[in-house]
Amino acid sequence: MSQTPIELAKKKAGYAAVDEFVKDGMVLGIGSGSTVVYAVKRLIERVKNENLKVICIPTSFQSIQLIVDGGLTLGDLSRHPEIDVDIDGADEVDDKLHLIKGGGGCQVQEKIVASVSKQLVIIADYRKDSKSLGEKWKKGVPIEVVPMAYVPIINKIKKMGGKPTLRMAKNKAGPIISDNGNFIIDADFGIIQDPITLNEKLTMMTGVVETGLFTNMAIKAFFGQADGTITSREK
Ligand SMILES: O=C(CO)[C@H](O)[C@H](O)COP(=O)(O)O
Repeated sequence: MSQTPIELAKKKAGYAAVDEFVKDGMVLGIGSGSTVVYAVKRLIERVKNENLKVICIPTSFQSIQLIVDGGLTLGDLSRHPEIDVDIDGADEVDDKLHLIKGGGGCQVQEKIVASVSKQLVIIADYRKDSKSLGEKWKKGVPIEVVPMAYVPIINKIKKMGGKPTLRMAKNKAGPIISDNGNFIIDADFGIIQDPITLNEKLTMMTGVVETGLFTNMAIKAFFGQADGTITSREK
């Protein structure tokens, strides 16, 4: 069966990032989400074909499963506190390479891994490429919060002019529980002109664990296109 244009775009971006950035002996961050699945597929191929020795640091439970099921070497930040290249997806990428992440609810571990990576490389399909954050991704900024603090935080976000909603589970009654045992609030701020300041304001709130605004972290983004070509943006 032939791939849909979106799946083809994700695959092309994932393969391009692994081919350009992964080298023998590296410690790699392995992001989360559906696009990362393609990057891991390519990584498995290259590890087998070229006998590469790489260590993979996960960013979520999904990512642990991808690494282990693919027969790759699983590492952790205790043994490998510095990462050479982190390859991850995004929900939106603006013209300065600021990101919204966390559509899959993994932004806390993803940001920790990105923060200790020499290079954060983003892989995405053409729907995620925009000028300003909030232009294409309409579900809001994912914000992970300690459960007991969710109502006060929702009220504070409303006072800031945001439209927050508690992310609910699909096949379980009640809210989604993150890999870290927390709740996730999705807060719509419309078009975000200044993601750096917004991120600072949100992370200052007691009870906020981390936001899905990744500012000044990515060095390059690959965007797979519907026709199978790739565009990219870099710092
Ligand atoms: O940040 C993420 C998960 O927390 C993902 O990287 C982001 O949601 C993109 O996912 P996908 O590749 O499935 O579109």
